[in-house]
Amino acid sequence: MRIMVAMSGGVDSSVTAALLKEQGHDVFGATLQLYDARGVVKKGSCCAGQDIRDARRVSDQLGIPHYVIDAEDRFHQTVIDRFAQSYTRGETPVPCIECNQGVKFTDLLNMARELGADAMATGHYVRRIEGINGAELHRPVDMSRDQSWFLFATTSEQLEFLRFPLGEMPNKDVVRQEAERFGLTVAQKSDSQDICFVTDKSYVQIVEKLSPEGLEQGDIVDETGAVLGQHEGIAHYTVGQTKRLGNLAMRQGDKQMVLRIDSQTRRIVIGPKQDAGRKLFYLRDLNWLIPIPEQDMRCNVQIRAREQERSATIRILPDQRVQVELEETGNPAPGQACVFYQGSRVLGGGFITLS
Ligand SMILES: Nc1ncnc2c1ncn2[C@@H]1O[C@H](COP(=O)(O)OP(=O)(O)OP(=O)(O)O)[C@@H](O)[C@H]1O
Repeated sequence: MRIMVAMSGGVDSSVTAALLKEQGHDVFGATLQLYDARGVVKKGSCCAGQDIRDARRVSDQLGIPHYVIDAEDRFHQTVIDRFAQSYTRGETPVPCIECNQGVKFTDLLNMARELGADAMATGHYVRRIEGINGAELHRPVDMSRDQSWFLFATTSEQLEFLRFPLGEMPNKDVVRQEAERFGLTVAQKSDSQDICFVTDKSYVQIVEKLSPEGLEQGDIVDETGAVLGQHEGIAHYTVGQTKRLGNLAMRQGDKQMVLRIDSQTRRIVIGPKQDAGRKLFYLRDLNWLIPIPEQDMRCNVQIRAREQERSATIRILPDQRVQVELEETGNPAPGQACVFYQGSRVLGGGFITLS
């Protein structure tokens, strides 16, 4: 099989390429240059110079062709701009989902087809299992590396074309041992961080530059609308957050939490943590990896990147909106993903809205 490997210059995608080559496939590599030359992203971040050189060196070691694709503009428009804008809507974005879906699984995948590939492989930790009705997306063997939540928006059509060999790996130590076995120069390279283009602090600089409204002062209010204090911008807050509330963190003996963010009025609504939480919320931009259910569907859902699954009912409303009803209250945050699971299998998911 002719397979294009999406190579980030890290150990995971390098081992992916080496394993597929060893299995006898006709492998070639491709790296997206995502580095932003316009200065909003920290220098030396993901997929800039060194990572591209690493991917090239690994390809040379394996004796496979390697292409570099300039995706800077596309990455900026579909990932970084949207990331900044969604903070100003009072949401908490997940840029990796948009990057996977738009840049990696649309642009790169199209390029793979153009270059005559039969499949595209990545170093993501998920499993693709051939089911009776086509390819299924599953959590990986190594749950500590699970990336299925970040890949829920992968369409069935894309999934048919994708391969994720590392989904079967028992743990990262084994992946590094494989890298050593192949003599790859990146065997001990450190893991990439959560969001490749920001650190905890630098996201504020991005919002400041691209969507400064997110950093304008506003009121902190209680549920009755009474003004309790001021904040330095809604971009600093997420629904469910207890930090950054200063002397409002405790009121009348109760720990306080962000209940809602109103981007129109720039108000942050807080209230006692123990009474907070909700069972009902809605989803936009759904992706289904099964036929759309005609009746209420009971399944497990995961509503944050690193959170346990919880039981829920998914309901398609008469106006076609999708409602999720959690069995026990949770703190769904607008902009985050709600992914549906049955056992290890991803059934679909969408982005959270509260109304
Ligand atoms: N710039 C890029 N160009 C091509 N493919 C990429 C790029 N960045 C990431 N990928 C692909 O997406 C996969 C998952 O990316 P992620 O950022 O989660 O990296 P990772 O798990 O640290 O993997 P790696 O060790 O390969 O960097 C990578 O293994 C690779 O296949």
